[in-house]
Amino acid sequence: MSAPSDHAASCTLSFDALVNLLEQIFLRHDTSPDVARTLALNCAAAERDGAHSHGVFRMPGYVSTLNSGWVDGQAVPVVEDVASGFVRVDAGNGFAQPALEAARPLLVEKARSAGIAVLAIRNSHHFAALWPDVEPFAYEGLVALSVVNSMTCVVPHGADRPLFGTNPIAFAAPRAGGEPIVFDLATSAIAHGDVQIAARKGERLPPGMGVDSLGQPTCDPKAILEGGALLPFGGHKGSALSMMVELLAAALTGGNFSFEFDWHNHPGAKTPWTGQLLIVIDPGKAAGQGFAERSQELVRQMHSVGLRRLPGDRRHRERSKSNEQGITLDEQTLAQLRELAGL
Ligand SMILES: NC(=O)C1=CN([C@@H]2O[C@H](COP(=O)(O)OP(=O)(O)OC[C@H]3O[C@@H](n4cnc5c(N)ncnc54)[C@H](OP(=O)(O)O)[C@@H]3O)[C@@H](O)[C@H]2O)C=CC1
Ligand SMILES: O=C(O)C1=NCCCC1
Repeated sequence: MSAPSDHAASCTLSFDALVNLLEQIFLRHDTSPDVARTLALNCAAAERDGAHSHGVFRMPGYVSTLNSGWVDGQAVPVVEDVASGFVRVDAGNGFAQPALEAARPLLVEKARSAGIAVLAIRNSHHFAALWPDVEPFAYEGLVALSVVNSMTCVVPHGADRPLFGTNPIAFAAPRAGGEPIVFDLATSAIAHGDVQIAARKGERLPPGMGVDSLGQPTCDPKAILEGGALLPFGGHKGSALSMMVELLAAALTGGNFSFEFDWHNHPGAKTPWTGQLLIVIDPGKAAGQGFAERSQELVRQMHSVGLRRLPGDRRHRERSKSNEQGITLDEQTLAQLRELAGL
């Protein structure tokens, strides 16, 4: 499925209507009601916020990976209260978001009582944007940081073959008098989803995103997808962050490293079967009484030196627009979604 284009005939639907449609798709493809609701809300939120690489474009992938049996849509996450500041979840080969939802109340309770709490999710599939996982904590006055590792497709800086995943990092912090400060970025130069979208649209990529099957730099997304690989963002710096994500999301959680499973031959979409780590901090427990005001002061100073766009500003603009005018989808995309829902 493609991101809405300016040229194709389009239609709009409300957030709730999109959630209901996506929920029907998940229910039709062997997920439990809780899992269907959680994933539908997540995917619709990405589409609403213009995060197209992880919005409805992903639905055929969710369906094929469920149909193939690679991921268990009925999995019931097992939450373990392991220490005063530590929660562990075995996602049981299910998606990561229901595992986070199952652990969320305990995680927040621990973060509020101990000042900091860590959530380690293993045996999970994260196929989505990461900001929906952290943003809600900031709305509750908490600071949250999360990392997820994915499947091997990124060449570490200085190496000649792929090893890391696109390994995103997302951060959220409360801000007085404004939306929370949230960023969410792949540690690769470009997300794998955006390479797929560019390939479908027949677009070239900017230089520095990836290499072809011979390890030569290429701007052709198909050459990256067909035997090539991505590069980390920022050379050795993004590479070091990606390495950190492997350690935190896999080694620390008990999940797989990105390279520890072979996704090439399985019949569904490439969902990762890896791990996720979240760190949640109650800033009220630190010296930071007034943390949200300090966040706002930082933003004010950034604006005063000429900054026009904060991370998250574009998403919030898209969100407001979608809330006012509805979510725009190509008619073809809507027809595909309805077909997946059996309508
Ligand atoms: N589940 C998984 O395994 C994976 C998921 N992903 C997801 O892919 C998505 C896309 O990642 P990626 O392509 O790296 O994201 P982008 O490069 O588009 O954006 C990264 C961050 O930078 C902000 N930003 C972008 N441009 C600017 C600018 N000019 N000035 C200020 N801030 C800016 C964005 O805010 P804004 O959103 O407002 O534009 C966002 O918070 C993420 O949601 C990520 O979680 C990626 C890899 C793996
Ligand atoms: O866009 C990406 O990169 C990924 N998204 C979800 C699954 C793993 C990689």
